[in-house]
Amino acid sequence: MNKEKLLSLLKEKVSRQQWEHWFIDFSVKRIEENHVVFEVGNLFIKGYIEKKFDKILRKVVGEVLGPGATYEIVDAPISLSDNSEIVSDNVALVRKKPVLITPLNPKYTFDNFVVDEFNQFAYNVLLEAAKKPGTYNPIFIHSEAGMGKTHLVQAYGNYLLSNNPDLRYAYLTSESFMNELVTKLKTGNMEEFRERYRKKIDVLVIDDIQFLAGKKGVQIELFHTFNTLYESGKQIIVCSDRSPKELKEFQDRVISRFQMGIVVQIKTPSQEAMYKISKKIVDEEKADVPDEVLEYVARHLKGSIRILKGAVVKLIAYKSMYGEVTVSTAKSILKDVLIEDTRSTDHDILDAASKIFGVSKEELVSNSRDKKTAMARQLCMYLMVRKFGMSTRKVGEIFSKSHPAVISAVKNIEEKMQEDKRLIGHMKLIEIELQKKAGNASS
Ligand SMILES: Nc1ncnc2c1ncn2[C@@H]1O[C@H](COP(=O)(O)OP(=O)(O)OP(=O)(O)O)[C@@H](O)[C@H]1O
Repeated sequence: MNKEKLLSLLKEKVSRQQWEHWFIDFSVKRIEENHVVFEVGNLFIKGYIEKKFDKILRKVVGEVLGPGATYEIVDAPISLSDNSEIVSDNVALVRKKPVLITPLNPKYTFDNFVVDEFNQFAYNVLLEAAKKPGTYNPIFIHSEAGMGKTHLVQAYGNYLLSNNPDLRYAYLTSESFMNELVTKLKTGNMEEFRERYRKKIDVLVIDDIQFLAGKKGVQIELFHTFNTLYESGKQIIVCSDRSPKELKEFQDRVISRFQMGIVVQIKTPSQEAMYKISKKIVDEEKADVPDEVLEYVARHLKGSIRILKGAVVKLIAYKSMYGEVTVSTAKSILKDVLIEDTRSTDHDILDAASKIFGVSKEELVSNSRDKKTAMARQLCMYLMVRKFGMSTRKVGEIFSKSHPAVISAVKNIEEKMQEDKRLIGHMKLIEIELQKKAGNASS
């Protein structure tokens, strides 16, 4: 009874997509007083669920079994099929095919990974390693959270598996490695643990290695696992939120193993790269979000690519619901993840336009009907409204114009830009001025 309750409650708390993707073969193996043992198809899914759904699972077991209830996830026992290949071992018969098969997320590919200066090296190394296995071993890849490590190592896995479906690829977090080690130690099954991690895999990817700081016993086990795999020519990839040198409370010998192959870093993406990624996300979703909105978000987002992805998805959803999305919508629906424009944008735009058109700021906000001045004024209005999301009312106040007059000025520029290349050129120059100013202000 409680078993069904646990699963139905869990199903309510995750999205349909998550349920279908990650929980399709998730089951309750047993309940021991206030401890639940869940079972899942393989180690990769186990690692992923532990990492991403821990909070929800704790909540669910707490709600069904009472406060303080705990859980663990075990992966399903290996099933040996009759036609699987025997690869030898003197402790037990180890068959090759059904072991640790990792269903990688097929969405993570090299093709849909946007490459720019910040991640070019990491991409090259992983692609090379996929094309010529053994080129680099181990590979240590580090970056801040949400910058594409998992995407890259899964793209690597997908590439390898497409050429060799029997490949035994294991992805797990260092935390699941530790949890499993502790369980096997308690139950006296260390042989089984070593068997699995030292002999039954071709590629071992360990994520979030920094979690093992200060955990000496686990580090020792990892060290030996590492040596055995390395000596038998198996590929090891370690992901971390910092470089090997910055890993505190790690044994020197473990760190030196990490440094033995190649260490690559995914750096902080530029605004241009963030824009390219947002564009890719929109294209992949076959959606349509105006460039100026994506540019604004890329320029003002605080945080990782994961956060950018969430923001773009929100914009796409908004567009599909309301038919239109503008910079000012983005400002309001994404305010938690966008840095506010602290600089007084209107003054900056007037300064830049005054410089580019050779018209004083006073003239720009005056009623002068001089052709050049009027054009520069309308361009300023357009930039303020369309690119900086300022309200037409506020822009009206700056130029002492009515609300409809501002709207008509913006429309006029929009139309003119279709045919007048010089106008586009002027606008670009103003934007370059603004970027220069923003760069100076932040440095
Ligand atoms: N260069 C890129 N091109 C396209 N999408 C990317 C890129 N980098 C990251 N992403 C996307 O951003 C999201 C977060 O990336 P990912 O999970 O790989 O980050 P991570 O570095 O492994 O994070 P964590 O350290 O938290 O595990 C994913 O959805 C991924 O597809």
